[in-house]
Amino acid sequence: MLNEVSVCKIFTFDAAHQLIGHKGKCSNLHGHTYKLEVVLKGVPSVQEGHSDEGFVVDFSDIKARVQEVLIDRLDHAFLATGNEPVLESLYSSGSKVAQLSFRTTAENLSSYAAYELKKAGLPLYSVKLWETPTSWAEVLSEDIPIEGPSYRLYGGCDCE
Ligand SMILES: Nc1nc2c(c(=O)[nH]1)N=C([C@H](O)[C@H](O)COP(=O)(O)OP(=O)(O)OP(=O)(O)O)CN2
Ligand SMILES: [Zn+2]
Repeated sequence: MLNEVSVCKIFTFDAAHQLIGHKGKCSNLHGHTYKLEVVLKGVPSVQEGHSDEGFVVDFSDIKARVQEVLIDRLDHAFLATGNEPVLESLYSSGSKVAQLSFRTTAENLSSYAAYELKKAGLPLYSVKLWETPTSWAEVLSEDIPIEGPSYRLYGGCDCE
């Protein structure tokens, strides 16, 4: 039997956010150059003579898909929970806002990224999101429930 192999493609995007209620400096509106490591896992193709022979997924196809599913939405956007005072003026001035509706921590953003990539049909193994050069959060695909990540949605109900 052929063995599985992991492949990784790395992306960066720039975005702003604000952690309302944070005890420190992250309660201010600020930005990051996020780094996203997308790891896919599978058995390399054995289609003889095919463009994809020996590939789990062509790196260029991973790039196009992740760009479409995630990066285009998040890059140069304000990552919004929904409770930020600045939101109204961003909307009225036509600034780019990604209305995520969860607290935009590295943990929640990595879970969101993993869920979206799984939904897009990629054979996802894990996602690691670097928020700063010294801080990251990682989530394994197998830990994302079918119904979606378990973060609290802003405006939603915490009750069961
Ligand atoms: N567990 C988490 N803690 C913090 C998060 C987070 O998403 N998850 N986010 C923040 C801030 O948004 C921001 O990223 C600050 O992080 P921090 O690592 O403290 O940033 P620094 O610029 O101080 O990084 P250094 O490399 O240590 O200079 C806060 N906490
Ligand atoms: Zn931050």
